Amino acid sequence: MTSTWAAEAGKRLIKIAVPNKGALSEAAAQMLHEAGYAQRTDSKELVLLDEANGVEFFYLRPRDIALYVGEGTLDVGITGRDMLLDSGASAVEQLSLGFGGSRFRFAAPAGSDLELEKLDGLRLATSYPGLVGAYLAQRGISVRLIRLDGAVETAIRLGVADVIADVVETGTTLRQAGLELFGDPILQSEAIMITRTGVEPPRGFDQFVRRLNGVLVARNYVMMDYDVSDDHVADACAITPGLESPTVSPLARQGWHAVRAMVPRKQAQQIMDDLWAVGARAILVTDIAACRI
Ligand SMILES: Nc1ncnc2c1ncn2[C@@H]1O[C@H](COP(=O)(O)OP(=O)(O)OP(=O)(O)O)[C@@H](O)[C@H]1O
Ligand SMILES: O=P(O)(O)OC[C@H]1O[C@H](OP(=O)(O)OP(=O)(O)O)[C@H](O)[C@@H]1O
Ligand SMILES: [Mg+2]
Repeated sequence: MTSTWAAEAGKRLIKIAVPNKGALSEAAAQMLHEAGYAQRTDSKELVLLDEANGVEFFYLRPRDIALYVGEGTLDVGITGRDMLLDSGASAVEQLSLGFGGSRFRFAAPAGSDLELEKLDGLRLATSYPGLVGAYLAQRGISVRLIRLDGAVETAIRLGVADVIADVVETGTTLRQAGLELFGDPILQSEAIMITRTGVEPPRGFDQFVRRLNGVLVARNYVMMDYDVSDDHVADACAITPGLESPTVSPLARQGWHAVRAMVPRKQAQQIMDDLWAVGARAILVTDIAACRI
């Protein structure tokens, strides 16, 4: 089938950077696949053209993606919020993508009883010197930053640092290294979609955003259908207001209506209980395969 893209000859492809490996890579490719885009089948492929949808994907290290977008070499990127801030690139967050969630935290050997104010003069190891440096500078704290590529948690045991700042998801890596958190979280990070600062995104970008939003809504909402007697329609609709408004249709059976509304997936069970309590019956939940809201 010819897409609207192919039909409009002469429109330039949108160049999109996608993490080629690491914590965000698989989930990013899955999201793009659910949004209807072609994705590479071989993890060694570096570029993939999806001409029918007017896009070209470049598989790059997540740390480099903000740089390419900030320089204007690529139009759009998927990376981590922590990596965007660390890079200092001229790129802005357009949409958070709901995966790759983590916190960026300070840690020190268990029992050291450290606080932010005691960091002055200490050696701090991190793979995110831009992010940590800016955070500490804003608070007037001066440390010796030791920039490492990864496995930062080991730096203290090996004697090159006194404290670290790193990505924490479950906390397992920290615990296994005998470390504990201190200070407030520096940042709540997750996968985000970015574009170049101050530059109008290319034509067709809106369609890309709508598709990703469609995936997020389909993941986060379900469709709920139920029957309810006329005198309880108002109570039931108050429980399921939908995104705009629920659909209420008369049933063949006198005195009853059918109601249809989108509800947050995580609350679906509680909502069904609440509907039952106001007299709704035949309550059904179905997945949303795709949508444009
Ligand atoms: N365990 C994790 N859970 C959730 N997000 C994570 C985790 N580890 C890293 N991330 C996030 O994924 C993004 C990319 O990090 P990733 O670890 O994939 O890259 P890297 O450290 O440069 O590469 P690698 O670890 O492959 O050497 C960052 O935004 C980071 O916050
Ligand atoms: O809290 P956890 O669930 O243990 O996850 C956090 C760990 O995951 C990442 O490591 P990664 O595997 O990316 O290795 P790296 O440190 O070399 O980047 C991150 O740098 C932490 O070390
Ligand atoms: Mg890593």
